[in-house]
Amino acid sequence: MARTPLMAGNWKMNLTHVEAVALVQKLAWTLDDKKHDYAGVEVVVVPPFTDLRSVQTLVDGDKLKIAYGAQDVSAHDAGAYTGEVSAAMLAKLGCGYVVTGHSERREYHGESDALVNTKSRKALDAGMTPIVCVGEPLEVRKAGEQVSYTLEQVAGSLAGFTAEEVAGLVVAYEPVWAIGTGEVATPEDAQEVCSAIRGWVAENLGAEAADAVRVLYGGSVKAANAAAIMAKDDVDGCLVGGASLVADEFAGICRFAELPAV
Ligand SMILES: O=C[C@H](O)COP(=O)(O)O
Repeated sequence: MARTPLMAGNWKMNLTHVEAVALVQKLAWTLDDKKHDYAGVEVVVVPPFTDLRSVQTLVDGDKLKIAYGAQDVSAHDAGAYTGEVSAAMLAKLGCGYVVTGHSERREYHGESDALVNTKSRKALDAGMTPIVCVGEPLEVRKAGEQVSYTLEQVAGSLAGFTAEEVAGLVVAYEPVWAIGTGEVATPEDAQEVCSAIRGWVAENLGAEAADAVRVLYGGSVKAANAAAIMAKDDVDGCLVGGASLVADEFAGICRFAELPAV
């Protein structure tokens, strides 16, 4: 089964709603200006909550071929949870995706696999696609235990999901030591863990789900290194941080198919 490549730009805590409109507008023009049809690639931006309504208005108004999503979601449906944002609120804003379990939330907010599982379930039940983040810290990589560590996160974060549900969601492998460091994983490193994630799905949920689930790589992806990573069989796209804040760079990543996989 051919999986549609997915390039998602996680803006993290950057850009006001005014700056967000400018970036999405420039991204749309940049993607289209060479008349290169990027229909074959799903392009998603993941802005801060405060920017979502403005991005929705622009995307809907100009009928842009750009989807958008949120960087987190509450584990609750509604009520006395100060500062949180519910899945229903995000769905109402037209979010197609929700990033769950990003390593920065696991680290700074103590998010466990169980909490990531609950949040991913809330997103799915509200009709949005979770992008479930997993990945090992440097000390685990140095010990050569990245596969077992990451698969443990996958098992905990996807607990209770049916084969059909997993087939429709996204898992993002983001080695923590590659995030924001400029030290991108080698395509072989990415392939090793992304194929192990697909193998786990096959073993636990069947071949159909394994063939359908999209597995992304994230961690210092740039236009210069995207094609080599995307050339790997089990990498279906990228979750991009810093480079997604620059329209030309992120557009270059989305157009990876036109770049040499050196
Ligand atoms: O969500 C994105 C990842 O954390 C990667 O961020 P980065 O591209 O800035 O390394």
